[in-house]
Amino acid sequence: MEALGSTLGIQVSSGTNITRRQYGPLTLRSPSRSMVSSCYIAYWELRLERSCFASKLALHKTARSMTDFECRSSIQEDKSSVQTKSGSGTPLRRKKLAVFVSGGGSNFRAIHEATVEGSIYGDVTVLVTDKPSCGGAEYARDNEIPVILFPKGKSISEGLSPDDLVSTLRNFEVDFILLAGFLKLIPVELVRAYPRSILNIHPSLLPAFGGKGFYGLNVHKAVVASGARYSGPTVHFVDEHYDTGRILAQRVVPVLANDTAEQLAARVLQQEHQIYVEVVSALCEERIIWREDGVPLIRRKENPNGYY
Ligand SMILES: Nc1nc2c(c(=O)[nH]1)N[C@@H](CN(C=O)c1ccc(C(=O)N[C@@H](CCC(=O)O)C(=O)O)cc1)CN2
Ligand SMILES: NCC(=O)N[C@@H]1O[C@H](COP(=O)([O-])[O-])[C@@H](O)[C@H]1O
Repeated sequence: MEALGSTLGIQVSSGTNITRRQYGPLTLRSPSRSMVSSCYIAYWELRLERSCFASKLALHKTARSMTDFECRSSIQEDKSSVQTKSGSGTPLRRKKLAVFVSGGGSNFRAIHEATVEGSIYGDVTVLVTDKPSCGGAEYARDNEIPVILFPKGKSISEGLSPDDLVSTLRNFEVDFILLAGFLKLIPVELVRAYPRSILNIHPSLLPAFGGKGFYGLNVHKAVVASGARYSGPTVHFVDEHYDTGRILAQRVVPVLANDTAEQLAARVLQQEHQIYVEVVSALCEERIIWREDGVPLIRRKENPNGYY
């Protein structure tokens, strides 16, 4: 039942042809999806028996829909597997996404809505949070997306350990992990298990105003206080430190002379919702390429020879 996501990367050196290199094992699929989902739910309930009743209750609520969801998504996959082709013309597999949140979840909602209306060729199959009552977790439950608690905290006894989190995401057959306002450090076990497959959105133009302590309104307060004339969101790959992973995309937003941190935050957040959907769309369509010097680029959909 173990399934490993495929991670496709294309190594390019400037001016030469792009060669396609696959450096992740292909997804192994069991013969029957319903067998997978029933085994998986049985496995998951077994694990939850030993932990808090509340999260089991939450999972029971979604377990039913998960079976339906599993059938629906397999039909969706059959119907849509020929919808999009990769650069080399081979049919793309619809990607499975895990989203990590700690707060209101507006970026999560923008991404989920984009998967439903079709601009992202993927599905949010699981939500991970350290705050089970946050807005993002509530939205997930309302949309029958399973919610996983991570990390184990002093108050959250039923949270998963890093190794349990990795195996749980493997069981959900997750291809990519999207951090969207998640406020805890992603452990090295997860970073290593999902190479070049974890993205984060940060509300400043990294490397400025990033690192430990730079989250939420703290970032915008620091930007306004610095006198910077521009700010904006950054989408970057995640490594084992806060905000030091490879930058993939940015957008510039003006900082006005009389801006409060809240006004700047709102202006940046509007751009976050757009840039994150654009980047995740490219990720799911395998349009991310890696320059020889390790800088990731996005291949334009309308012009395969254009990058940004
Ligand atoms: N391994 C990584 N983990 C995470 C990254 C990352 O780049 N690599 N990004 C962050 C998101 N983030 C900025 O984009 C960020 C989030 C939180 C903090 C921070 O200082 N957190 C506080 C705790 C806050 C709380 O629990 O309320 C802290 O660690 O003291 C900095 C940057 C997500 N994870
Ligand atoms: N350093 C991490 C960080 O500050 N992330 C920021 O938290 C907010 C979450 O909003 P949301 O929950 O509405 O998506 C977003 O502005 C995101 O950039």
